[in-house]
Formats: sequence, C-alpha cells, structure tokens
Amino acid sequence: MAKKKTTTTKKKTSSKKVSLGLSKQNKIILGSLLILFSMALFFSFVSYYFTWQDDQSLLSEFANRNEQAKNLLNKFGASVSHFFVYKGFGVASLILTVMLCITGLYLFLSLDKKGLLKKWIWGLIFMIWISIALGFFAETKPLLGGLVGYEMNDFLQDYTGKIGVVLILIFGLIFILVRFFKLTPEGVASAFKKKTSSLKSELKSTGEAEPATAPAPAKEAVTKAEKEEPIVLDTYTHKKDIPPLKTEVEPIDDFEVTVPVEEETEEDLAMEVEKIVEEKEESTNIADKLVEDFGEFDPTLELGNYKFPTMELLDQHGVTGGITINQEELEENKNKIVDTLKNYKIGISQIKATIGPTVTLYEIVPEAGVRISKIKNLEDDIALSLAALGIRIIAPIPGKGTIGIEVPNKNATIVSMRSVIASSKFQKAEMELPIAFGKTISNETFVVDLAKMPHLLMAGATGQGKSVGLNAVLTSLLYKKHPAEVKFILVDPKKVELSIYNKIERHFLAKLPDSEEAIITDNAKVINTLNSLCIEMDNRYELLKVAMVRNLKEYNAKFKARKLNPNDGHKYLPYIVLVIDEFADLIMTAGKEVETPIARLAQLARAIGIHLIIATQRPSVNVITGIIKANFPARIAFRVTSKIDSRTILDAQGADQLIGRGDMLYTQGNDVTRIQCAFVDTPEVAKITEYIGAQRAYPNAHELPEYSGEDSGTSIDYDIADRDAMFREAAEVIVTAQQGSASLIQRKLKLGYNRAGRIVDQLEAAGIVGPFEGSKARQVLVPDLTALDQLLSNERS
Ligand SMILES: Nc1ncnc2c1ncn2[C@@H]1O[C@H](COP(=O)(O)OP(=O)(O)OP(=O)(O)O)[C@@H](O)[C@H]1O
Repeated sequence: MAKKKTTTTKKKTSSKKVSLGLSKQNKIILGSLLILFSMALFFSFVSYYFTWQDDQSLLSEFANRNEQAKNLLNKFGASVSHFFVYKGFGVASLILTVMLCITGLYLFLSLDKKGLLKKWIWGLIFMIWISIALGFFAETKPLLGGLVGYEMNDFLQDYTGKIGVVLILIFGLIFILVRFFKLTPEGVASAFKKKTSSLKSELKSTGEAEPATAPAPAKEAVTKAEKEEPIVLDTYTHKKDIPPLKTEVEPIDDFEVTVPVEEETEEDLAMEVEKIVEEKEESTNIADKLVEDFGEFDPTLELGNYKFPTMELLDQHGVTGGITINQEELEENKNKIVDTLKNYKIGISQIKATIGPTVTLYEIVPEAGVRISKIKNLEDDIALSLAALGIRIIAPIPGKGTIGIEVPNKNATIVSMRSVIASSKFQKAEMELPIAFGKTISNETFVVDLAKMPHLLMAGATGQGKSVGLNAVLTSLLYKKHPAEVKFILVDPKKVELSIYNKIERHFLAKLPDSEEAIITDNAKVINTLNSLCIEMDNRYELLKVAMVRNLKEYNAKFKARKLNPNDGHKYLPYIVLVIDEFADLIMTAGKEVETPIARLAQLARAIGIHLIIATQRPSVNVITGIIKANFPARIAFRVTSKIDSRTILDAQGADQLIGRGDMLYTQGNDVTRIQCAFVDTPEVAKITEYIGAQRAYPNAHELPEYSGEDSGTSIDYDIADRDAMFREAAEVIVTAQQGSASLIQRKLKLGYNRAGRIVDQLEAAGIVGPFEGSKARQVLVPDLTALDQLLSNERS
C-alpha cells in the first residue's frame, strides 16, 4: 500500500511538471491549432445543413479518393458533422466549436485558465438543453436536435409525457437564466422600469419644446409633498405636534440649463488636423524577452537531478490503520464525568466525544445556570475520579460554547511522521515553509507555515519530546524543499542531537566561511554566526530595497522573472532557518551577547526569510526573557513540571497537565491547540540524511557573510604599499555613497566578500571609515571626494 502511495505522489509531481512545462511558444502553437480546428468544425457543421443529403452515401467511402463530398470541408467535414450534428447534438453542436475556439484563445493569449472549466460546464449544459428542446421537433426536422436530443426527448416523454418534457425544459431554462444570466424577478422588474422611464423621458423631451414649461411639474411635486406630509410621533413624548425635520427645497422656478451653442460662422474655416503619430511601443521588455528566450530562472537547476526523500525512508511505527476506538473506555469515562459532576450538583444536558491519537475530548454542555468557573475548579476531582493524569479542562472552548474535558486514552496511538508527511494536507500545502507537527485532538494533520509564524519557541521538560519535535520540523522541510530553497543553521550545544544532519552539509546547511564544522557546538561560534546572520539580514534588506520589493517572496519572484540583474549583486535568496537546541545553555554562558542579535533577528528578519527556532528545556524567565517572548508569537510547550513554566512559555496554564511523549500545546497568538507531535526516530532521520547526502551536492555549504568578532580590525596598521589594487576605487565608492559597508564595495566593484572586508580594514587604517560598529555600517570620516584626494596625496608626501 505504501508503495502505491509514493507512486501516486510521484505521478502527481510529474504531471505537474508537464503542465508547467508548456512554454509560451507551445501554448501559441496549440492555441492556434485549436482555433483553426474550431473554425473547420464550424464551417463543416454549417455546410452540413445544406449538403447532408448529398453526402450521406459517402460516409462509408471515406478512404476512397475518387469520391468527393459537397461539404465545405469535404469528406472530413461530412464525417465529423455526421458524428456531431446527426448522431450528436444537432444545432447545439455549434456551441462545441465556440468552446474549442475559446479554449484556443485562452492558450494563445496565455490567459489564466481558472474560469475555463466553468465555461465548458456551462457550454455542455447549453448543448444538452438546446438539443432536448429542439429534439421536440425531431419528427419533422431531425437535424435540429440530433440523435441525442431525439433520444433524450423520447426517453423523457416515455415517463413524463409531452407536458412533462415541456415543464422540465422550462425548469432548465429558469436554471440557466438564474445561474448563468444571474436574472432575478426584481432585476427583471427594475430593468423593465428603467426602460419604460427612459422611454417616457425620451417621449417627454421630444414633446416639450419650450423649456419654460419644465418647472411646472417640479413645483407641483413639491406642493404635493408638502400636502402629504406624514404625521411624525416623537419617540419620547409620543406627541404629534413636533414638526419633522424639514429640508429646505429651493423653488426651482428659474431652472434653466444653458448650453453654449456655437454660433455658426458665415464661412466654414478649413482646418488641417495633424495626423497623430503614436509612439512605437516595445511589446516586450528585456525581462519578458529573457523569460521568453530562456524561461524563468530556475534556482533548482544546479542540482536539477535532486531527488526528494521517498516515503519508504520513514517508519510506520506499527500504526497501519487509524485510531482504534475502545467503546468501553469511552462509556466508562463518560459515566465517570457525568457522575463526578452530578456529585457537585452540576447537571449536563449534552455530551460528545472526539477521539484523538492520545487524548479524547469530551465536550459537555452544562444545564442552564451552571457557572463555568465551578466546573473549572473541579479539574482535580475529575482527574481523581477518572484516575488519570493529564486531564485538561477548557472552559469554555473558544467559539463553541461548550466545555471541553480532555482525557488521555489508555492506549495512546503513535502518530508516525510518515502518516503526516503522506497526508494530503501536507502534500498539497501551498506554503512557503510547511511544517507538519502532528495530529490534533480531532485527528487532523496539523500543518503550519514557518514563514508565517515567523519564529518558533519550543520548550518542555527533559525527555518530553523536544528533540523529536525539532526533527519533525526539519524532516517536514526536507520533504518539501529543494536544497536551493532553504538552508539550515544548526546550533547544538549537546553535540549529539543534531549531528546526523552533518551528512547534508553541502545540500542544506549554511556556515561561516572559515568554520570547519557545519553544525555549531561551540558557544563562541554561535555569537559569530548570529552576528553574521545580522549582516546577512542587512545585506538582504539592501538587496530588497534596491529591487523595490517588500519581502523575500516578492524578491525571489522578481529574480525568477529575470527582472533583477545578477551583475548588480542580485541572486536567488534561499530561506534560512536557524535552529538552536538548548537555548538555556547558550543564554546562561553568553547572555546579552546572544540575546541582542537574536532579538534583532527576531524583530526584523521575517521579511527577508530568516526564521528562528529555539528550543529549551529550562523555560524560566531569565532564559525566555520578555524581549525574546515578545518576538516569538508562535510557541510550543511540551510537558513541563510546573504551572509557572507553562505560563512562561504559553502565557497560559495547561502544559503542566500534558502527558509527555510528544503531547504538546501550540499557540500562535490566542488559541491554544493540543497536538500529538509526529514521531520520527533518529534512525529514520539518519536514513533521510544519508539518502540526500548520497546525491550530488553543491561544492560547499552555503556561505554566510564573514564576521570576525568585535576585537578584530581595531589594531590594524596597514602599510600603504600593501594596499589592495582596488583601494582607491573602493574609497571613492564609500565616500560618494557616505556608507561604510563592505557589501557596497562588493556590489559596486564586484569583489568577493573577503577581499571587500580587507579593503574596509585598510580604509579604517587610513582613517577613511570609522571603527566596526556591530552589524551597522561604519561611519565615513571623509566628507567628499576632494577631501579624499587631499588625504591620499598628504599620505603619499
Ligand atoms: N511524538 C512522540 N511520539 C511518541 N513518543 C515520543 C514522541 N516524542 C518523544 N517520544 C518519546 O520520548 C522520548 C524522549 O524524547 P526526546 O528525546 O525528544 O525528548 P527531549 O525533550 O528532547 O529530551 P532531552 O531534553 O533530554 O533531549 C523519545 O525517545 C520517545 O520514546
């Protein structure tokens, strides 16, 4: 069965590729073919009505070259017309030619194909209706309705008689008028009124020759309105004598419209009108032309043969079917809930159960007059009577008006990663960075977009499923994204959890230029990486600014459409996902040094495609500080040990009542959703990374901008003779732009990052730019080019 599934998904992707692969040229060719074919059919059908009797005997002589048919399209025309008109829909077959022509136009002009299916459905409805209607006259004129019309008519008449068929046709007509032409009785009436009033006014305007008589009816109307003044009751006093609010109506006695009439001149003055010369417009701009010639830029081309991991790499974990429902357990729990509440004199009017993989949700509607807080306070008592851990009471369930009691199932079902990855919700997810976390309480696959979160905080006591959760996130992305589209930066102070991802270093990981390990385990390196990410962020913002777009998605779309020139430093920008396991450890040792860049990234990086996922097992306030919390709206809590921890993570309690083993709460603002995290074991992840790692890779891991730490660059004293050959040009670029950034030099002079960085150091030594200021651009100390000239010539002398 599993095999079947993968083959179908494969098929799907390949079919997608085919439809996408229809280039503009092919569309034009196919479109024109369809248009011409529809014209051929049209001529055949029309001429068939005049020639069908003569050509009838030729139908069986198609292959005989000596025979000629009278149809405009000869034997081909006679045969297809016989098929569509005689044996098909009669006159209504002409609709088919129209539909084909429209389809051809859609292709020819590369229009959006969205409405096309609807047009075809309506075309078919019209064809059937018309052919049945005309089938009525089949006995005298068989060609009107065709065989279809005749047979359907005959069939319907056998059951409903002639009157029945007429009534069915009338219903069909009403259906068409209402659904297709959007006609309603009111619409018809108002259109009719409009028509008659416009007719009347036309008549009036022709009848009223003298404009002086025009005001009379208006006056009459005013006086009439005054006469028929309604009696208005005051809402407070209920007296009649309070006059209603009057709107002053100016008497329009002198109402006259003067139209400037051009006085006829005695002689017509001849005037020559200069011919308007329209400026020639280029039908395509350069970007369109490039796209036309080379197709859209495909970032995946370099690893064009990359194969996404297959479903076989994931385990079923013994779960083949869905959840098995234990009817006895359900009944028992229901009775216990009802009895416990009854003991506290709380009556229930309704109870409903939704069975999830680990917990079952009992939704109860208490009898009228019961206070919700009373039920909420009974949480422990209900837990005691059910003898179960992890009871959570949601009172009330937002948007439902019921009270939820979540009771853990005796036998929890593992949610395998395979089942969520294979779910159509994940497969069809039209998201930038889709993540399948697991299944909700109602057994639905829970898929969210990391790009929308935009950063994720994960916390939970040790051994409750955090590492599995992180693996689930990474696995989801590996199954959905090409190496060109997303890069990970993995920080793993525990050194063992994420090391399996080493194998995909050259496919999916990003690292600092000089570092050997792609997975960062050293805290000092984390600081460098975070600062480097800040530089990357600034660089990306600069690129976005130049491209005049607001976010990464728009930028990449523009780049793909070849509207951004790679020679100006533009390139396809992959998403960057930074994953930090054991954040507590990091913040304890590095404190502000880590917190500041993380906060900066969290605040600003969403638009440029850098997303952070941080996990911690110590959810205390000095780890998850206010500034971090404020920038991480999406949070996941696995089981924690205290209510306070739960509040620290979620701003709500509940995480202390989870049952562990991947049982988690997810929030992205207000609502808290309970989810059973999908389970992916380390060997499975190892298999996936091996599968990817064995394929052709990029020469290196994705390189992040260089960041050499704050102390570098302060004590440099470069010799003038050692200066870079491009030093002067670089100095001019910096002084002209009054912006001391290495990336500017990189772009303008087309240099590598390292060389640009060295030049900036030399500029600093020469006193042209100020010292390093973190991720901000350096200050430029020389105001203009004249001052620069002076400075450099002084230096030489
Ligand atoms: N979604 C899940 N479904 C079933 N079992 C799970 C799930 N998640 C975790 N477990 C079980 O819990 C164990 C511990 O999980 P995990 O290693 O992810 O915990 P952790 O929170 O990362 O712990 P630590 O902080 O010590 O690394 C796993 O070995 C597994 O047996």
